[in-house]
Amino acid sequence: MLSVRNIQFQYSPDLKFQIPDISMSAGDELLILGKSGSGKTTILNILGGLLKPQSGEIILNDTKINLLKGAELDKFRGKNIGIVFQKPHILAPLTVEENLKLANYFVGRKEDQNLNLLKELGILDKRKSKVNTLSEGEAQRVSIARALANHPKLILADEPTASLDDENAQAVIKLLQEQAKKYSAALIIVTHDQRVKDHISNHLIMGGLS
Ligand SMILES: Nc1ncnc2c1ncn2[C@@H]1O[C@H](COP(=O)(O)OP(=O)(O)OP(=O)(O)O)[C@@H](O)[C@H]1O
Repeated sequence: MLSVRNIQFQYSPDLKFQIPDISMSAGDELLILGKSGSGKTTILNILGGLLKPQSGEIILNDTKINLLKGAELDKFRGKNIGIVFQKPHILAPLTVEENLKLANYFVGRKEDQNLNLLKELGILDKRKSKVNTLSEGEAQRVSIARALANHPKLILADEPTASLDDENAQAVIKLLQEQAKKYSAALIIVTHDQRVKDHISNHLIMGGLS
């Protein structure tokens, strides 16, 4: 379902990363751990098609993501990959509901499950609220809802628990796991938060620079 092989990536000749091969099936979960600066966000961006590796391949359900570009890549990503960014990428002046509709609109999807999703994430009562009026935890759940709005086959989450207390950190991991299971998506979380280790058994440690 997801196969990542022989990836070579460098920002510059003295900033090269060792990217491990990854193989995942639908419903699998993977935690990528590593200290600050080891390249966790970098690998996540490569997997999400936001950064192009110099060589190697990333195959998601028979599509070689590394060969796509421009509008084709944007559309494929919008439909198949849900990214929960470290800092929420949601449009603050829009309402919660409008943010989700926009995600649907970009890939030509009929919005049929948005209210359900907001309910499952515990923010249905905030659907008419502008995102810039929400608490940090609520905004983060909107960011998760937005990433899941098109029922992606691959969910990538960058430090989703970074600014959360223990209770909320656990709740967010559980939400991501439940949503991934529901849609048979592969779930990859990158973090330096050791608390997440107890909830996902499959780990990969980023070795940092090569
Ligand atoms: N666009 C870029 N150009 C050049 N260097 C970059 C770029 N983006 C990141 N880097 C460098 O690459 C290294 C890895 O960055 P990255 O954000 O992937 O690390 P990380 O493991 O996610 O760190 P953190 O846990 O602190 O978020 C860092 O040294 C960073 O300064």
